[in-house]
Amino acid sequence: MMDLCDDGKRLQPVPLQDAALHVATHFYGPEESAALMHALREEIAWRQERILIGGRERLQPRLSAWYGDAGRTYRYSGRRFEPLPWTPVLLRVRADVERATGHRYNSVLLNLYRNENDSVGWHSDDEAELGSAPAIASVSFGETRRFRLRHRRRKDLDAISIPLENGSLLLMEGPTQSCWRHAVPKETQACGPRINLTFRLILD
Ligand SMILES: O=C(O)CCC(=O)C(=O)O
Ligand SMILES: [Fe+2]
Repeated sequence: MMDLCDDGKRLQPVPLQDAALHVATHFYGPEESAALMHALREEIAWRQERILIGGRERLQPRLSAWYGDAGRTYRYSGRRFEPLPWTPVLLRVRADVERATGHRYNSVLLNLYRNENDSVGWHSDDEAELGSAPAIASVSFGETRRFRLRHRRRKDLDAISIPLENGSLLLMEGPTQSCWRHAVPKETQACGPRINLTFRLILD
């Protein structure tokens, strides 16, 4: 029987070949999401990082921050990031996400998309320190943005688009990173800010 109480709080499967995806569209309700978004905007040490793309230094088209257990260094786009220590808000969201996903996480990458011109290009979260089939839990607040997925080899499969709403939780597991790339493209319509947190487990 359909659960009439399920208003998007629980993870539901998203059918996709060579992937394991679940989404809870309203993991957090609107009031809680607004409070968490506000706290994160204020408390996180947001930076616009310089990264190397094809040997050339560029500014990332978004703000970001890296928090986690001490010593869990993360390498990304030719740079090394040392994590900042967990804040109470991040620990609270991590506890909620660990309970809902059944996985543990020791670090979180945060992105702040200031408006429609901020984006993240096509990539997989396939850094060696995440292991071969990482579980990555992604929480979004603020403006709904399109999370695009494109298969790395199967050109016959269409790209898909998952709108990640305020308060949503997306869980990517299994072959998702080894078989698919993802991106959050710029939007043509003006839009407000969005914060995304991706919880990860950096292995020894
Ligand atoms: O903002 C998002 O939804 C995705 C961010 C992302 O792919 C990443 O941080 O690796
Ligand atoms: Fe990613």
